[in-house]
Amino acid sequence: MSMLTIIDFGKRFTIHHLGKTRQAVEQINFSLEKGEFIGIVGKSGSGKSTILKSIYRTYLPDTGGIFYDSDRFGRIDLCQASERQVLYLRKHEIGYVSQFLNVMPRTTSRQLVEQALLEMGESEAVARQEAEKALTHFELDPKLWDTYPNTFSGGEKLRLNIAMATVKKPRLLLLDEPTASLDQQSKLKVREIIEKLKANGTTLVGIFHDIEFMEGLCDKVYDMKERQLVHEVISNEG
Ligand SMILES: Nc1ncnc2c1ncn2[C@@H]1O[C@H](COP(=O)(O)OP(=O)(O)OP(=O)(O)O)[C@@H](O)[C@H]1O
Repeated sequence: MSMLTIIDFGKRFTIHHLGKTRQAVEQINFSLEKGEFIGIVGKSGSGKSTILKSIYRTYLPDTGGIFYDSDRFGRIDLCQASERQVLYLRKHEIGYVSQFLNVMPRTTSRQLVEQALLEMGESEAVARQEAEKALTHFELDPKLWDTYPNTFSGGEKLRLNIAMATVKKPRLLLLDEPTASLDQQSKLKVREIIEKLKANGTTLVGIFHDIEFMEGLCDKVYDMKERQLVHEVISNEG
């Protein structure tokens, strides 16, 4: 059975002050097996983030279904899942990394990574040890571990975001331009962790502008055109 199957998914937004609606994406269909990595490319505003945010249920889809094979709930339609189920899945099974850090205020970067592990039921000792490993791996300067991330640079925020999401070893990881503000060395670190997660069975959907970064990493790459996903642009199959 596939890990994620998206069938005829569509999302419209209402622009209240104009009294209009805008179809952001329509008739999206794709499916991923466990451990597969699908990349999505396409021009700005074509609807890539809308797809990812709908899988994560930041947006509630209007049409179609997003079927996820959950460890806890079995096959579940993320369009229909309850808030309680969505919260559980975000804590335990589905990770999301974007360029933006949206976290609890007055919490240090070390506490944020530890918190991600404690939520999953890890002990304090394990959480502390694993958090340090993750922060070290993504080369967040130890001087920043016990400070609040609101003053971090774009790249530092992104590396913390990636550490928080990947330390949980999620079953499904959604990456919304996770390399956007990173230098070459940090990009390689992200690549390394993606390869490790993939080898351990994590299923991934990622948006990238950097086609070079995707090469050899994604199993399929789809191009987003006119609100729909079209032809595969790179494939490692065969
Ligand atoms: N919350 C929202 N309310 C209204 N319109 C939205 C909302 N989110 C996205 N849109 C619109 O939906 C369309 C698709 O946006 P989306 O962010 O998915 O594009 P994208 O391909 O990810 O773009 P980018 O590469 O620039 O991040 C755009 O026209 C955008 O303005």
